[in-house]
Amino acid sequence: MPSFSANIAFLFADRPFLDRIDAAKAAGFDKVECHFPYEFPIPVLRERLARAGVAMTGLNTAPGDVARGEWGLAGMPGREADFAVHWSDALAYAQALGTGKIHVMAGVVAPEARAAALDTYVANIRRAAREAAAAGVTILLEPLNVRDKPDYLVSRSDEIADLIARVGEANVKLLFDVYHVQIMEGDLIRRLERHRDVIGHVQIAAVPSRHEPDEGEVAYRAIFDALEAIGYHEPIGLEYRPRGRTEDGLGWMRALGVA
Ligand SMILES: O=C(O)[C@@H](O)C(=O)CO
Ligand SMILES: [Mg+2]
Repeated sequence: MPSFSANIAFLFADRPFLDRIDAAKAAGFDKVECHFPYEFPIPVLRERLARAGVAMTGLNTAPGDVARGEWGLAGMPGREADFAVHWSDALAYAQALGTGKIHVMAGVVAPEARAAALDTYVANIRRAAREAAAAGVTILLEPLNVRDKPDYLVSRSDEIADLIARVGEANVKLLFDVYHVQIMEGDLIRRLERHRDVIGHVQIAAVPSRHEPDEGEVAYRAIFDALEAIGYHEPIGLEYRPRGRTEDGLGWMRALGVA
């Protein structure tokens, strides 16, 4: 039976961020993941998680200046110093909160600048991975679909797998977000099988709506079976935008036989 972590960037989003931790627990989740926790001091987060009895299993490096179109800095030539600050913040939060996985955000880059950006990305990830290893943390690299994030540096799982080989550090893994992979590449079950050794986390949502995973073009019951078959037993991240109140939409779990 698969287990799940509630991504509180999207789930329970009708209430303040810290209250989403309690809401997740009340709905039956003892693991949450998030995108950007940085507006909250570490002691506040630690206290809220401990009080709720919830573990924070994953977080992202900061996005940078979102208003200017930034979405991560790891693959931005010339921004190495800013990335280093984002990275050390992420690692500090992860270590203090007991979070084992950090998604390192690549960045939005014009097509003609991609080759240089990928060199920067690989160098930044390699450096970060060595520090992460000493802290027992896994780095996740996630391809984002170009419909939602045009010009994101990495948009395909196959390319991420090649980049992971290029980085050459064992604690750098693929974040296989089924929503993005279906939009960009499809052939989901074969791709899960092919990338099984480098998959470090999985997230799900319906395609194309990004709502609860009980509608649209992906047969999630078959995806759960495929994950079981490849030996993926970590919590699956619920990173969907609920159709209404999160609690009212959780019936998909029973319908798909995972509750
Ligand atoms: O799929 C996503 O968008 C997220 O997993 C994320 O980390 C931010 O882009
Ligand atoms: Mg995702």
